[in-house]
Amino acid sequence: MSNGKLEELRGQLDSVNQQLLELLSERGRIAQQIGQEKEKQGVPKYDPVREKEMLDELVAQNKGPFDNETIRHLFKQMFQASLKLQQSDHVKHLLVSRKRHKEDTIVSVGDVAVGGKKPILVAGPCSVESYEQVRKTAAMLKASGVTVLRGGAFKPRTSPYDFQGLGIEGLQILKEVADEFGLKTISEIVDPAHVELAGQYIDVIQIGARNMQNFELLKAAGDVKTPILLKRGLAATIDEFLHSAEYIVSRGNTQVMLIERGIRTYEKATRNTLDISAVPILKLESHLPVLVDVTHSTGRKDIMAPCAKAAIAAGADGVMVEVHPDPATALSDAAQQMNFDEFRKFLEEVGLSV
Ligand SMILES: O=C(O)C(=O)C[C@]1(C(=O)O)C=C[C@@H](O)C=C1
Repeated sequence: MSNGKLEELRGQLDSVNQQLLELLSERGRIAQQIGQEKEKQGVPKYDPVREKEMLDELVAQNKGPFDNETIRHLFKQMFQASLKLQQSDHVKHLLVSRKRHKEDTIVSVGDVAVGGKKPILVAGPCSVESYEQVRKTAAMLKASGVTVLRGGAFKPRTSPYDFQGLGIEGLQILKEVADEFGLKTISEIVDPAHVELAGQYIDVIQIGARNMQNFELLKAAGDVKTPILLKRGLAATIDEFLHSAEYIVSRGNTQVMLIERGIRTYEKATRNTLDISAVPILKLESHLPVLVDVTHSTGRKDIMAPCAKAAIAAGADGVMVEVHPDPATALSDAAQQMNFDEFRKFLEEVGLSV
């Protein structure tokens, strides 16, 4: 082929590329409008039936030179790109999205600011077992400078035969001890009927991983003013996590903190896989404070300090760990809770000035 001919054909391709680009952009804009319409109607964005119909129609009209498989592949790519456009447009509209609210949300837990410049440390036993156990822990935490005490009173356990928690009595113990030492408290609530009542006893309501998509609980949490600590579900995507937070914020409770607690993968070396990349992604996508639960994500005391350091380095606004006066006798998660000496060592190693 002479050089002149090659140039001419390339010129033709350049012009087709231009037309394709214009058509693709036009297609993208229409897909965006379809996405907005679907949003209004509450219809799912992904529509495999519609995609199949379009592909079948295109293949039926295909006269070559591309074979049918190639045509299917090329158009499928376009559908996926359009779907992505629809979804990212949607995320832009979420109240929890940074696109809606540029500045970091700072959640005030009494005089403790979460989401400010200084990362916080939340510590305490997995379960509230007795007044003495909580009091001993609180005294040690106070002496170490920790301001937020955690303790589970309602325990959603895998087995119904495992310790289920002390319930309201556990919340009362937390309040009594926290009042004595001037600490703030976090505890999980599992029943929408307890959400309002919980505000009388604790400073932050935790919604646990297993309840991240318990929508009635999320709605109840959105109807109160108590700050909420929302845990990422065991197998929840970041998008699902943010949508759960949206349930709360959209009902008026803007005081929401997110906490990464490890996700379920094939890896057995840790209890769950700490998704450290979720921290910067959540910070980019959302204005809500992001914490990391290093105890549940790793389930291993020997790597808790490096994981906590990684969390802070990745931009986390806080770290949560479990500590128990006598982990060997703990009624839940005995293996992963630190004793007091281990906790003090952890604090020193992580260098969190609490
Ligand atoms: O037709 C629709 O319902 C669309 O949302 C558009 C579109 C497309 O790009 O063609 C995008 C995503 C759906 O999975 C199906 C099709």
